[in-house]
Amino acid sequence: MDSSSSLWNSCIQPRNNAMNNFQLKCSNGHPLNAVSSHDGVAGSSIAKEDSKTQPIEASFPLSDASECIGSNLSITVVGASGDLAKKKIFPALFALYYEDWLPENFIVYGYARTKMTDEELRNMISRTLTCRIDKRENCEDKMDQFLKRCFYHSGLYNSEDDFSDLDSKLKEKECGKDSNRLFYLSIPPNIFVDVVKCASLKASSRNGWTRVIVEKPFGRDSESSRELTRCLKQYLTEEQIFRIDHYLGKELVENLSVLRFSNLVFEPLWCRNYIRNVQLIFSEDFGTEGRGGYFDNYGIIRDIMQNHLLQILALFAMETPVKVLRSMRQIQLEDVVVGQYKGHNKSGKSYPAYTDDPTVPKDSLTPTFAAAALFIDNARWDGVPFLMKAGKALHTRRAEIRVQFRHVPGNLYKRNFGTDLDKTTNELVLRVQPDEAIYLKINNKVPGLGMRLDRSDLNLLFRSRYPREIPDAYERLLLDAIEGERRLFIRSDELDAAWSLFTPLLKEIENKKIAPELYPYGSRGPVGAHYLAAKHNVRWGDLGIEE
Ligand SMILES: NC(=O)C1=CN([C@@H]2O[C@H](COP(=O)(O)OP(=O)(O)OC[C@H]3O[C@@H](n4cnc5c(N)ncnc54)[C@H](OP(=O)(O)O)[C@@H]3O)[C@@H](O)[C@H]2O)C=CC1
Ligand SMILES: O=C1O[C@H](COP(=O)(O)O)[C@@H](O)[C@H](O)[C@H]1O
Repeated sequence: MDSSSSLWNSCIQPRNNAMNNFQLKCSNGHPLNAVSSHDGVAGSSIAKEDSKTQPIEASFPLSDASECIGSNLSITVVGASGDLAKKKIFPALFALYYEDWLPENFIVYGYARTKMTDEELRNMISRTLTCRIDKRENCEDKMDQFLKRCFYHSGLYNSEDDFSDLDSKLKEKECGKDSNRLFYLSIPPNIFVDVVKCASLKASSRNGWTRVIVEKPFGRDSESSRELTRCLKQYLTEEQIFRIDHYLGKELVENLSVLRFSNLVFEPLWCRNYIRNVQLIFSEDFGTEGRGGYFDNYGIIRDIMQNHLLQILALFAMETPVKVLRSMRQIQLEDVVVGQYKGHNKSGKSYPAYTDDPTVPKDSLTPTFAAAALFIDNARWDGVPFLMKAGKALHTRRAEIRVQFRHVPGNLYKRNFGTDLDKTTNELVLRVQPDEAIYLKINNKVPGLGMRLDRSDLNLLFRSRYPREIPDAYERLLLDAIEGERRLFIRSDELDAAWSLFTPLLKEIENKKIAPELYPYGSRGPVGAHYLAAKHNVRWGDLGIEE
C-alpha cells in the first residue's frame, strides 16, 4: 500500500481562515486554545485538590440533552461505538470520575456514525464500567451519576456540518462558560485528518483550550508518519496534539526512571560496564482475531516494536529519549527474525492460523512475531545488545523488561554452581504485566552445612506491597492530557526518530518478501529467536518461566 499517497488522502489545504477559526484570541492576544499561559490556568483549575473542594454531587441531576450545565471540560470520544472506546476509554473516564480527578462540571460526548440515543450510549457504556475492588461503596450511584454526564451525537467523520451540530450541543452544555475541549480520536487512522479538520474548524473551544488525543498507528513508515504530522499541523499546533502510546502510561514503565535514578544501587550500574544485555519482551496468548484487517497492513513490528517496546527502550537507556533513538544503529535484517502463527490443535481444541482470518489474504507474509537485536552507539551502551521480542498467539500474555548483568570477575564460588555460569549472573526483571513486579535474581547460600549456592529472587510483588488496584494506563494518560502534561506523549521529533530506525528494515522485509517462520498457535514462537539470541551471546530470560 502506498500509504503516503492514500492514507492521508483527506489532507487538504485548510481554507484561509482555518487557523484563525481555530486559534481564537483572548484579550491579551494569546491563542486561547493552544497550550499557553492560559493553559496553565486551565490545567491547575482541574487539579484533584480543586475538585475535592467542590463536591461533584452539586450539579445533579443532569440528563436532558439540551440542558445547560456549565460544563468546563467537554470530552468527545470520536469512534465511541468502537472497541477501544468501550474497552478502555469510557472505563478510564469513569475511574477518573470515581476518584474525583475530573473537574466538577465535565461532560462526555460520544461521536460516531452509528445511530444511537444518549440512553443507548449509556447502556452500551454501562456494560463496561467497573468499580475498583477496594472502592465498591456507592459504586452504582457513581455509575449513574457518571452516565448522566454522557451524551451522544451521531455524525460523519468528514462532515463539517455534523461537527457544527456537535459544537452547538456542546455549547448548550457549556452555557457560555469558559470550557476546555478534549477530543479523543479512537478511530482508524485513515480518518484522523478528516476528523481533526472538522473538529478544529467547527467544534474547537472558543474560550478555553482544545486538545486532541491521537491513537496509534501514527503512519506506517517515515514518509506516511511525516505526512500525517504535516496534515495534523495544518489544523493543530504541536502542543495541542497528544500522541498516545499507552505503554508509557503503565505503572511499571512509569516506575522505570524512579528505579534507576532514585536508587544508588542501580544508577551506577546502568551502563555497559555492568549490563550484559537488556531484553524487552511482549507476548499475547491470543491472535489477531477480529483485528486482522488492521493488523495485516501493519504487522507486529509496527504494532508493538516500533512504538511500545522502542519507547520503553528509550526510557530505559535514556540520556533523553530522542538522543537515545538518534544514537541507535540501523537494524540489520540478519539481526531480525519474523514469524507467523499457524493453526494448532491442543487438548481437543483447535486454534486458527493467522491466515484463517477472512480479512487476511491467504498468502499474507505479515509477521505476527518478531525478534530483533538493537544497539545504541553511545559511550554508555556500546556493544550491549538490546533484544526485543514481540508476538501474538504465544503460550502466555506477558510484558517485561529483563536486565542481565555481567559475570562476577574471578567468581570465588564458581565451582559451587556447576558448569552453567550464565545462570549465576544477576538479572533484574520489571514485569509490566500481568501481576506487576520488580525482582532481582541474586545468588545465595543454601542454609546448612557445606557451601551450596542457589539463585533466589528479591521480589517486590506490587499486589502484596500495595494492596490497591493499579490504575489503567489510559486513566493516567487521559488525566495527563486534561492537565496539559505532555511528558508521556510522543513528540513529533521522537516519532520521526523511531520511524527512521525501523523504516529501512520494514521496507527490506517487504521488498524481499521475507517469509515468516511458522509457529504453532500457543507455542513459544519460532526457534529462530533462540538462534538470534545465541548469536549475540544472550539467553532469553523468559525461557525458564513455567506457565
Ligand atoms: N482496540 C484496541 O485494543 C486498540 C486500538 N488502538 C487504536 O485505536 C483506534 C480505535 O481502535 P478500535 O476501537 O479498535 O477501532 P474500531 O475498528 O472499533 O473503530 C472505531 C470506530 O470507528 C468507526 N470505523 C471503523 N472503521 C471505519 C472506517 N473504515 N471508516 C470510518 N469509520 C470507521 C466505527 O464507528 P461507526 O461505524 O459507528 O462510525 C468504529 O466503531 C485505532 O486507531 C486503533 O489502531 C490502539 C491500541 C489498542
Ligand atoms: O497497541 C496495542 O496494544 C495491545 C496490547 O495492549 P495491552 O495493554 O493489552 O498489553 C495489542 O493487543 C494491540 O495489538 C496493539 O495494537
